[in-house]
Amino acid sequence: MIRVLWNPASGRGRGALLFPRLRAAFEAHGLRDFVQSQREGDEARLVREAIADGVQTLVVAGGDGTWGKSAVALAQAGAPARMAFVAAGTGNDFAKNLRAPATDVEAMAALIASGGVERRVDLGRVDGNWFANVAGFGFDVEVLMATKGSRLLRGPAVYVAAALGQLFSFGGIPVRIGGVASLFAPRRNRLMLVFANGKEFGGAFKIAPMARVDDGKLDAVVFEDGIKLGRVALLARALGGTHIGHPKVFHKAGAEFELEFDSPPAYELDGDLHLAPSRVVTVASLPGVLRVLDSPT
Ligand SMILES: Nc1ncnc2c1ncn2[C@@H]1O[C@H](COP(=O)(O)OP(=O)(O)OP(=O)(O)O)[C@@H](O)[C@H]1O
Repeated sequence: MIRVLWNPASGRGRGALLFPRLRAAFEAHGLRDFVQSQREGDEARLVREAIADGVQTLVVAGGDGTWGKSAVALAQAGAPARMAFVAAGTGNDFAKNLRAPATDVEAMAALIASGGVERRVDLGRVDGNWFANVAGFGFDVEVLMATKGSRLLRGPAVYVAAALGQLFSFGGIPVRIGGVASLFAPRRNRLMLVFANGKEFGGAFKIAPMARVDDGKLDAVVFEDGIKLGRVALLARALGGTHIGHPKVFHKAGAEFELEFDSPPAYELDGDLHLAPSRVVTVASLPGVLRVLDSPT
């Protein structure tokens, strides 16, 4: 049994605009089971209902927020159902780690109808909160707060514009990082810490080009703070993925990291803001917990 869960609000309304084409593409293959999320956070309820109804493949049409919440709910349910990704959001980053053509609705409908292949992929967690694509601390959180205020832009421009706006005002975040030997740096002011399961985030940034969603690890990418003009150059490099190797950027893959902040930090998971309950935070990979439908090649 195949069901399509779609978010009309993803992509700032792109989900709703895409729906007639989505429906036509799936109906062409005899797939007629559609449910719409009604509000933010509705995904967990809809995933539970899908499992109770015997859904084996849950197609989720949205962006990273919808995908992340659905993936977490599906993985936590422990049911043998698998998830397929159709892009209708702003960044749509997680699906860039799969072979299936998430941005091509007609091709996805054909692939899903044919069954595709099943893969196991990792998720991640910050303390007890799970995520699919990335967890971010520091500058990333400031950027996300700024994007919530931007209503004029669409697509990756939302993040790039917000990032530029925050570049000169953000003061950095003091943190000590443990868990992987080469990152045992003393407590230092950092611009940003990203723990990447997938390769890209923000729709435009190749934050961890070497990351794989099925390696049982997260890729920690830590930007040391520096002069404000240096931030611009670093951010520009992150668009192309060439920040890795820069002397102010540390990269290390690992299964678990322990972070010690001065006070409980705010962080973002797949574009959603959270506040840690304590100033010591654990970030870890959850190997192979999600089944996904992918292309054979
Ligand atoms: N009916 C709804 N009305 C408003 N928000 C919804 C609704 N259904 C789901 N949501 C929420 O909309 C948010 C944004 O969706 P999503 O992340 O998929 O799109 P996006 O932000 O445009 O894309 P991306 O995260 O790839 O940049 C999610 O947090 C989701 O929980």
